[in-house]
Amino acid sequence: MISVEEALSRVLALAAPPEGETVTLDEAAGRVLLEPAVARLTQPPFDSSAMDGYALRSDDLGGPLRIIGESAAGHPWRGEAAPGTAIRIFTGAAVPAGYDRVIMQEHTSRAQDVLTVTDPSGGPNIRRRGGDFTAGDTLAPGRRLSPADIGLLAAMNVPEVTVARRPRVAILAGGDELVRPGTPPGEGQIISSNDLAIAAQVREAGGIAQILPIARDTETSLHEGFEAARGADLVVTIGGASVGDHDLIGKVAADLGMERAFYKIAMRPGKPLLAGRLGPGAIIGLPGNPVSAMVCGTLFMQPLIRKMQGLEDVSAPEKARLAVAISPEGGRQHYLRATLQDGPDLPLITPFPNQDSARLSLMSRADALLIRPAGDSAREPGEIVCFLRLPH
Ligand SMILES: Nc1nc2c(c(=O)[nH]1)N[C@H]1C(S)=C(S)[C@@H](COP(=O)(O)OP(=O)(O)OC[C@H]3O[C@@H](n4cnc5c(N)ncnc54)[C@H](O)[C@@H]3O)O[C@H]1N2
Ligand code: MOO
Repeated sequence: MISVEEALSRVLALAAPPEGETVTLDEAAGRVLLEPAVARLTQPPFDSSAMDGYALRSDDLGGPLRIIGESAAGHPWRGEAAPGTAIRIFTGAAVPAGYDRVIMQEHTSRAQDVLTVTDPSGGPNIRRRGGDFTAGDTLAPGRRLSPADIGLLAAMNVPEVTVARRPRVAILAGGDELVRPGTPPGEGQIISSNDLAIAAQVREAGGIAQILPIARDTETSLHEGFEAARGADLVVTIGGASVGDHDLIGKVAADLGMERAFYKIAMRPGKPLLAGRLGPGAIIGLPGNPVSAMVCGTLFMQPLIRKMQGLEDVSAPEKARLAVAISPEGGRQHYLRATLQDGPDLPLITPFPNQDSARLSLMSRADALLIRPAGDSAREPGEIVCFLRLPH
């Protein structure tokens, strides 16, 4: 069995280079920018007022001032800033050359066209031309576009961007016991939860998830499932990965020409993970136990989907202090479902006493996966351990 680290590097090697597509800004949020976006203008394009009030010259602060004009957003004033004068000005309006200060109106008194400054404290209240960005400035590629990025790109007058095409991920759950949520299960049947959870992880990582009809435990049914997955960048199977008589994924995928990257890793949960190349795309075979499937989804599938979009941001483990004692570890690297609390220096981490890889209720409550190396010795409360934060 290979290590988790080795398995991850083999999984990431399955990613083809990202393909670009052009989208308008209203479709670009959450997408990964592939080419630099270049500002087409300078922002602000002119010195602009940060307040509603009066623009004047600092030299004239002491005396009464004659109000000779008005500058509003979209309606600049075109006169000259003569000594002893001020103009009425509004937030966002151009500050005419010569005036170097805007006094907010609450700090003035006005009688007809005569202005007196009652409180000269406070800054100039002028946003300088180019204070935000300058024409030619770039937003660098290799980032997932946030709502703030979309606003920035719009302000840069960039209406379209080149982003990575979202990987298409076909999800094939298999098992004679599985029925869809909402169906009353018959004897021996359970609800198929994994394909929906894994589809949600696919979308979280930026992929397009296609949930295929549930395959039955026959080679014919699995062949039909793989046929339906044709054209996907990644096929994710769930279940049927272990050694039982009905665990057929490895065989069927091999019959279809899968080039195996590995099968089985020294990890708990998730030992029977399978990965490889299948035609032009990739395949990951997740174990059927619901928690095992999700942990492998977090550790391997999501990083692969991100890499397919040009992101290599494998999440880094953080440090916490144990809140409880834990017993010695077995021969596989263990990812324990755990909760986090605030601690005096580091967070405090408490693994659930029961780590059964079928318990979705605990996975749903978990804040983190506590990482224990294979063969780790018993640990006492207060000792420092590593964990991966789970998204909430
Ligand atoms: N003799 C051995 N038995 C098992 C071993 C082993 O090494 N030797 N490994 C165990 C481990 S570890 C895991 S993990 C599981 C993985 O088994 P499979 O990938 O073959 O999964 P299944 O047998 O198909 O299902 C396991 C379990 O999960 C339920 N399941 C499956 N699909 C779904 C779904 N879409 N939604 C909800 N639940 C699902 C299924 O009903 C089973 O209860 O093998 C161990 N056995
Ligand atoms: O590895 Mo299994 O995934 O322990 O439940």
